[in-house]
Amino acid sequence: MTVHRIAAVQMASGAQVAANLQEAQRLIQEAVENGAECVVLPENFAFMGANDHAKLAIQEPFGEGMIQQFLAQTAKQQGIWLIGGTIPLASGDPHRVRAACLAYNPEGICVARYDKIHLFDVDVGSHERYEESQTTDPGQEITVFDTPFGRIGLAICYDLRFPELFRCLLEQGAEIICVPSAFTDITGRAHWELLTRTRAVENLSYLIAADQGGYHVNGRKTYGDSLIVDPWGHVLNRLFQGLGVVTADIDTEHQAQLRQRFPTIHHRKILCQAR
Ligand SMILES: O=C(O)CNC(=O)[C@H](CS)NC(=O)CCC(=O)C(=O)O
Repeated sequence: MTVHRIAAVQMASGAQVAANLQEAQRLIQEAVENGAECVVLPENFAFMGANDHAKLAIQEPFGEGMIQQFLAQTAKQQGIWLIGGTIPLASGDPHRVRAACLAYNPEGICVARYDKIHLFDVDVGSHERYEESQTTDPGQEITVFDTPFGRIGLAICYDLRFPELFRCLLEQGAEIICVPSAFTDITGRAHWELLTRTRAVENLSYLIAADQGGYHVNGRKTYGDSLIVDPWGHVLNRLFQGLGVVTADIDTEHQAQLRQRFPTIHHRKILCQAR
């Protein structure tokens, strides 16, 4: 069997961890009822507080804490692969956390961890400035891991703007790239579909983007439009705003044939060395 159903969950997370986990639980259940074998949660699914520093209070050591327990238990109870958006993990620096994406197998074992590498330090408009690096310590390593339905690479939100990261994931054999996100409304309108479809096409990969999509207690609005893109750049399914689940069937046999028939990823030349 080369066809597998994957789901992206869209949320509008708030400042109550327990309430966010309950909502995530409900949406994961809905995805499983729709036949999903793998579910991807958005960035910051368990917590979006009143300001950037608030997450420091709910950070967990890697391998301990209620959010990681929730992810492990849910993966096991539902018998699914669960890609846990991002959660704040302790970094060793008391003022900064790692924005970590943890992946669990159907036994509830954490099999992969990716810490967001590119941090969102930008001016989005006159009233919207982000300085993620003030409260987040950047990751240093790319992450890929194997599942029965293909090799998964991980990237997070602002990482979408850095094609060299995705090339590294491709080099490491990625076939499906999961991108938990919390895109801003302004930049999402301008670039979200463009970036997600481009990263899929240029790497002939499936791309599963689970986004935050609603209003948050910090007064911000996130873009939403969680979507699943196939290696030809076709959007298989999407959800523009609000809470919900996006499912689609991925077919790695079809992908392997496409990569042979239309071999752009084999026609690459090394034109400059990475810094
Ligand atoms: O806004 C929040 O509170 C939650 N957002 C996040 O946690 C992160 C870091 S601030 N957002 C992004 O990376 C947006 C990237 C983006 O929007 C782009 O690249 O255009």
